[in-house]
Amino acid sequence: MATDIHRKVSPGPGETVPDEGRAAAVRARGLVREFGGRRVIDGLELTLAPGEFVALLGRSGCGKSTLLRVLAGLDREIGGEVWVPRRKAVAFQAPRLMPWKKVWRNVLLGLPGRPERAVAERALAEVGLGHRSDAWPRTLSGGEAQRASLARALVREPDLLLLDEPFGALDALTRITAQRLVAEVWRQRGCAVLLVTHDVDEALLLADRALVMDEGRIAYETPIALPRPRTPADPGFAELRTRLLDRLGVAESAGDGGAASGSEPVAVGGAAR
Ligand SMILES: Nc1ncnc2c1ncn2[C@@H]1O[C@H](COP(=O)(O)OP(=O)(O)OP(=O)(O)O)[C@@H](O)[C@H]1O
Repeated sequence: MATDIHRKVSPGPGETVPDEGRAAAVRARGLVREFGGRRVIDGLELTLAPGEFVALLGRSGCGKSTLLRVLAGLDREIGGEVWVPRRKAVAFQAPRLMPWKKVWRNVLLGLPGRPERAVAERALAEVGLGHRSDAWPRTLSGGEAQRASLARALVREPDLLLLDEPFGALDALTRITAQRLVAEVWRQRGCAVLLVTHDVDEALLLADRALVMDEGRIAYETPIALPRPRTPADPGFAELRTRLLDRLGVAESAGDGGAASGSEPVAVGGAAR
């Protein structure tokens, strides 16, 4: 990964990026975001290492999507400082495909220059959607549309991939396939990933580290030092799940075995990196 491509989300005139910003895939210091005088993000500190996969958990409304939007550069009304790579991409829970453009044109949407169709085809093949390149978005299944959305993120060759509950609307089986796909893309590409999810098991299956956001800050974090590929049956998995659910203020029901988060006991994560 290039390390000299970071910039502030809200650069001031004549400002330069400090060395500490260059060494990370995300660096936020004292980040603040207010809506109508209410601080949704309140002095947040966050660092992601290049190539690190981090899951961001937290109660509904705690500010996860707001943070992601700031890191994506979609919201610049902030206080404090943020450095992110120039090459970053975001995929949301709703795939947000333009219905009047074929899938491959959607993938290239917003890319600078006049990228060739082959660029879209390569990304679509990477997500297993090469055969739907010429399709209209309305003919895609939910899982296919989500993969098209991921392809649209990947053509940006991101050093930082921001995922806002990308699997939230998928059925359990499609979700597992999509999780495996993201794990594989991350392994192959080596980009940093910040994944917003409500699903504790998903965080534990995929990430190097889990963060819990509360009161506008990162209130808790834990490394997930489990070998890949992972399953919920792995030693240490249940203990981490209990700890995270506890931090989220969710009681785990007896004999739950992961049902609280809807994941199935299958391996996710591909080979170890
Ligand atoms: N544009 C906005 N104007 C006013 N308030 C906003 C705006 N965007 C977000 N908020 C508020 O900020 C808070 C955090 O919202 P955000 O969407 O970041 O939460 P979240 O943690 O992603 O929630 P969820 O898990 O339910 O998706 C909420 O109270 C929300 O109402």
